[in-house]
Amino acid sequence: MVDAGVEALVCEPPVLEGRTVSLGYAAVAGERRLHEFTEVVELPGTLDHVDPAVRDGVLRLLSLAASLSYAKAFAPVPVAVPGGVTTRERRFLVELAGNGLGEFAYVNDLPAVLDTEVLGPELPEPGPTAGPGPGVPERLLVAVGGGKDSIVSIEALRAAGHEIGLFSVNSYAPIEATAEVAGVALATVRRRLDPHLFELNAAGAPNGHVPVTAVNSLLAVLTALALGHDTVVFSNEASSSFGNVAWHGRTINHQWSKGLDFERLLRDSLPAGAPTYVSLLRPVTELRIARRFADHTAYHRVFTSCNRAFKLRESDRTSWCADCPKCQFVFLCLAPFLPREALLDVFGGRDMFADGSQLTGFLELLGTDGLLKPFECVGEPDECRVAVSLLREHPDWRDHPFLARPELAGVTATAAERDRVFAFREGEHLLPPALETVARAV
Ligand SMILES: CC(=O)N[C@H]1[C@@H](OP(=O)(O)OP(=O)(O)OC[C@H]2O[C@@H](n3ccc(=O)[nH]c3=O)[C@H](O)[C@@H]2O)O[C@H](CO)[C@@H](O)[C@@H]1O[C@H](C)C(=O)N[C@@H](C)C(=O)N[C@@H](CCC(=O)O)C(=O)O
Ligand SMILES: Nc1ncnc2c1ncn2[C@@H]1O[C@H](COP(=O)(O)OP(=O)(O)OP(=O)(O)O)[C@@H](O)[C@H]1O
Repeated sequence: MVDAGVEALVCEPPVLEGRTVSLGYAAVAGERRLHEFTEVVELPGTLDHVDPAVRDGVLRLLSLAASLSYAKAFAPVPVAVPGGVTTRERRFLVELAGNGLGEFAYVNDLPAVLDTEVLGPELPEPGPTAGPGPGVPERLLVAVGGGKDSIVSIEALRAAGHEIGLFSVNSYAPIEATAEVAGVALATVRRRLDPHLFELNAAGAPNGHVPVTAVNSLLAVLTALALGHDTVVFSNEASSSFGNVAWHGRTINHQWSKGLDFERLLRDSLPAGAPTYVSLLRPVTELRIARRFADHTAYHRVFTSCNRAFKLRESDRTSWCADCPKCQFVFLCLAPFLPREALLDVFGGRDMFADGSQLTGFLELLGTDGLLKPFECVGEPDECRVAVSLLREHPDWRDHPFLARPELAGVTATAAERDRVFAFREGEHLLPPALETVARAV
């Protein structure tokens, strides 16, 4: 069993040596260090030329964000930063832990995690934050997840004539293949969690989801600094800001660090001089993204949205499993925009609508009978209902027995509901004008 006596997870100052960042943590009881961890990050370029105030400010945020992987193993515990934190840093971590660990808290029934404390002396603020940035992006670093969303961003930015580079955390086949099809250089950060964490997990430590996009975002900001990009572009969509379930006075959202609140929080926390951080697809829904992605046929054979393709251990990875909420969602949302054969090609010839064991999953996505929206990167029930209504008019799908099932009898969408799902969300984004124009074309 894992020690029950851990009183805090101590976050050490991050150490930068060449291109390597070491993030140190210790689980402590009083003066005793019961467990020590070092997470190691290899950057694709050096930070030697970067203003130390900016570089250190971003490294400190990274070390706070990454601490949650280890803190969760002893939850609920405070995170202690003996060297001190600024008000902004404290707020960053309190918000990130309280919301980004929401699913973990819910699944493990540990509501105290929602109020994780950050201990440590108060440091003076070093200066203003990066805020909205200069507004005219010139060299963009596009984070690639291997799925449809980042591909839509790559192609939209390219069509608008922007200069882009690509970025990934660790190497995955769909990400590398995406970069190859795009014909754009990919800068990769290597991130290695401390293996002792996995030993603790195997021994029964509390485990669950972490706000991984927060860590990926900070790694992208560091990479942009190293390689001279002024803007970091993520492809987080409107739907990611909506949660799964209300619990202990909070909305628990699997995708919290993909949402608009996190985007705002990070921009308000990054030091002035850091690259601008934006999410290009923020004002559009997953269904609108899927409609655009259907046009990018060159990528249809290489992309994978199924999260099982992105496990840390290579031997655990599969491509499309055709048996999870993400596969169900992408199958449903691409179907209205592709010929049947083209969709089945993506899924290795499998027709998920014909597989009766997937029905409950589809009904969860549709929000029927108060079923819980799955803890996965999936869109809103409204989008799924619009997808079903479009399938009822699609020549390749309208006669499919799936649509005739009694459980789907009432599933439809009015013209107004369709318009709402495909509408550009005015004002619900943080894009500078040049990128807002790009997003409108998606
Ligand atoms: C690939 C995946 O979906 N993993 C989730 C899964 O973990 P699993 O054990 O099946 O595999 P691994 O990812 O290889 O993780 C091994 C252990 O390591 C822990 N861990 C991993 C990354 C990290 O930063 N810190 C960690 O402590 C992890 O807990 C495992 O014990 O189930 C886990 C529990 O629910 C999930 O936390 C794993 O999710 C990964 C962190 C992950 O990268 N997931 C993304 C595909 C993902 O879910 N993205 C969200 C964005 C959510 C956000 O707010 O950022 C999305 O697309 O919606
Ligand atoms: N390993 C990674 N490295 C860098 N960025 C990533 C990584 N995984 C995800 N991202 C970023 O986070 C965003 C959200 O991830 P998500 O998995 O939802 O998107 P996706 O892979 O582009 O598309 P899909 O929704 O089809 O999976 C991505 O669009 C990308 O910007």
